[in-house]
Amino acid sequence: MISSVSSSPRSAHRSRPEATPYVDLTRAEWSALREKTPLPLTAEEVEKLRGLGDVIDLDEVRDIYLPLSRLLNLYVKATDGLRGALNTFLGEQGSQSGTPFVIGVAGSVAVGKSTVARLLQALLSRWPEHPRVELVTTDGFLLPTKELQARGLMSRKGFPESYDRRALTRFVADIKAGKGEVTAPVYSHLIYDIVPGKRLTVRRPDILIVEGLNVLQPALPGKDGRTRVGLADYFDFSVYVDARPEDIEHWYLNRFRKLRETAFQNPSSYFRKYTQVSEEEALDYARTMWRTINKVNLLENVAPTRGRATLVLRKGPDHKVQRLSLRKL
Ligand SMILES: Nc1ncnc2c1ncn2[C@@H]1O[C@H](COP(=O)(O)OP(=O)(O)O)[C@@H](O)[C@H]1O
Ligand SMILES: CC(C)(COP(=O)(O)O)[C@@H](O)C(=O)NCCC(=O)O
Repeated sequence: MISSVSSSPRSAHRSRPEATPYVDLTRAEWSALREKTPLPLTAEEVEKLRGLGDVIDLDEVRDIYLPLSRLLNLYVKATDGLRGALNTFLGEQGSQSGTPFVIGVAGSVAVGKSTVARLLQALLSRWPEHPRVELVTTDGFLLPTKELQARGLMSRKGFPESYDRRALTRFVADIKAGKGEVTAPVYSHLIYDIVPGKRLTVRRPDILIVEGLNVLQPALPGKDGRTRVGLADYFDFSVYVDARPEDIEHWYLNRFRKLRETAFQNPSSYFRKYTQVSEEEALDYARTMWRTINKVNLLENVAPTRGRATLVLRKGPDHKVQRLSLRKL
């Protein structure tokens, strides 16, 4: 049975459980919804997903991400209907067409945000109502290394203050406003910096997925103390990818170990020095990065935004989603 309330052990009113804006579902309850999902995956599509280069268990795709793509498809259509109602109300004064549906994907470094976002992009683009799905990561809005150094922020990379948050919000606002071509800077994990002169261009997608650590952060108040419009105000739906910090640390170290054998070997790689030392030494460095930067950011800035998401995916140690909380109010 799907429970729509969670009981509070602290509550004095045992018979009156505390209301929550979320409906909590187990993996089994969620995956049962798959039966109602049209568009099962074809063999060809399964091959295409494999070609994305991620380690994705196909049962996981069928049980978790396929029903999610169906839910999102329903949201896109319902949101279109609402916009139609607004256009009717406003008449010529403010009516707008072709507004993309914007999805935010949040969570810690190494929790699997990029994998979830790429999977959603592939699954959502199969629907005839929204074939053009663009994915952008917020790392393009990190301040360049020179600027981070000047501000003493090199060991705060990924913290909210290490981004040009205004430019990021403006970028999404412009896409949402239906601008024909919107560009963003590009970050390279190879050089660990913004690539000088390189831009990516987004052209009127049906759906925009914005993936990053801090996408659910509330906006900072303006200098006059007034509330500003923040990035998350442009989201039509958001997903928070959640897991135990100990599991995420394990995934972070595993990814570092794999990258040391592959991408770090490139002579231009910022991390090439870790291919020249023993694996143990390299992993000690990665562990320090995790404990002093990424874990601190997770606990101080990222996890506190979980309660703002429309959907929370809670992963177990094997990356499989065990529980889901979907906002119903
Ligand atoms: N569903 C999954 N199954 C197996 N491994 C996964 C899954 N999702 C992510 N991973 C692995 O976990 C690590 C972190 O995932 P990634 O998507 O790069 O995280 P993020 O974008 O949050 O930093 C990577 O090594 C990735 O291959
Ligand atoms: C580039 C990142 C800040 C993540 O950026 P995001 O796309 O989430 O904005 C992160 O992956 C990173 O490099 N953190 C710095 C510490 C480290 O190298 O682990």
